[in-house]
Amino acid sequence: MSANITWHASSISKSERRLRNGHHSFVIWFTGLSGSGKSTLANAVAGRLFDDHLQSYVLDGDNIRFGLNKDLGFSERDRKENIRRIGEVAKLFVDSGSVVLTAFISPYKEDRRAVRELLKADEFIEIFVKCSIDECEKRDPKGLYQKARNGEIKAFTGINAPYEEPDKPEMIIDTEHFTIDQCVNQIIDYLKANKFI
Ligand SMILES: Nc1ncnc2c1ncn2[C@@H]1O[C@H](COP(=O)(O)OS(=O)(=O)O)[C@@H](OP(=O)(O)O)[C@H]1O
Ligand SMILES: Nc1ncnc2c1ncn2[C@@H]1O[C@H](COP(=O)(O)OP(=O)(O)O)[C@@H](O)[C@H]1O
Repeated sequence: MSANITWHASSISKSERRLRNGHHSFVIWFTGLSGSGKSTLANAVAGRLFDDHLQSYVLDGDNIRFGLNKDLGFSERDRKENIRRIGEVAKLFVDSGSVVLTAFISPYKEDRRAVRELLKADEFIEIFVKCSIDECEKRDPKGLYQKARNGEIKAFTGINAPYEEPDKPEMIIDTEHFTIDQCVNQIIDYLKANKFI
């Protein structure tokens, strides 16, 4: 922690921003293997929220690694730092009154729990995007499983790096047995039923 720093309270509060936007602000945290459908679902849900005039923003693993986190690789240490920073960014978005949808593998339980603890109970929804490694490998949208099998990627999640499934996520979305539309509807229904939107 740096020395000689002081916290400045914002002149506009989170509740004032929520009131102006006309909706709650919170994080929808998608976690799952590469190719499980995190980005697809985050973007599709964001599209539905946009159509309903809600302020929302998607933070996506690949994109964030082009900028903010371009100094990080895929060692355990770097993945942890990746998720720590995204947790802090997500919290800022919540403070700004937005719904933030994150699409990171976030393989470690401990890191996801740390993000949960940054936020209030009604500000964090963890969604486990469930899909078997076989199906993810069959989809292989970026050809990365093939590369990992060929030994071109050393620590690839699910092949030779761990993925820890959540014990008690708010939602489990099974992308192997439901279509994209069905999955999006399940998420929107959950948000409505629990008064998030
Ligand atoms: N070694 C290795 N393991 C897993 N994934 C890899 C790796 N190298 C590159 N990629 C690509 O990076 C995306 C995952 O980045 P994340 O920031 O979500 O990963 S993590 O949460 O820090 O584990 C991941 O994107 P998704 O497929 O969208 O999950 C891959 O495209
Ligand atoms: N029910 C589903 N939900 C999400 N994606 C699905 C589903 N069924 C098939 N897919 C396909 O699986 C792939 C998932 O890729 P992507 O969203 O990039 O995954 P991730 O972000 O987890 O790496 C896409 O090609 C998508 O069209």
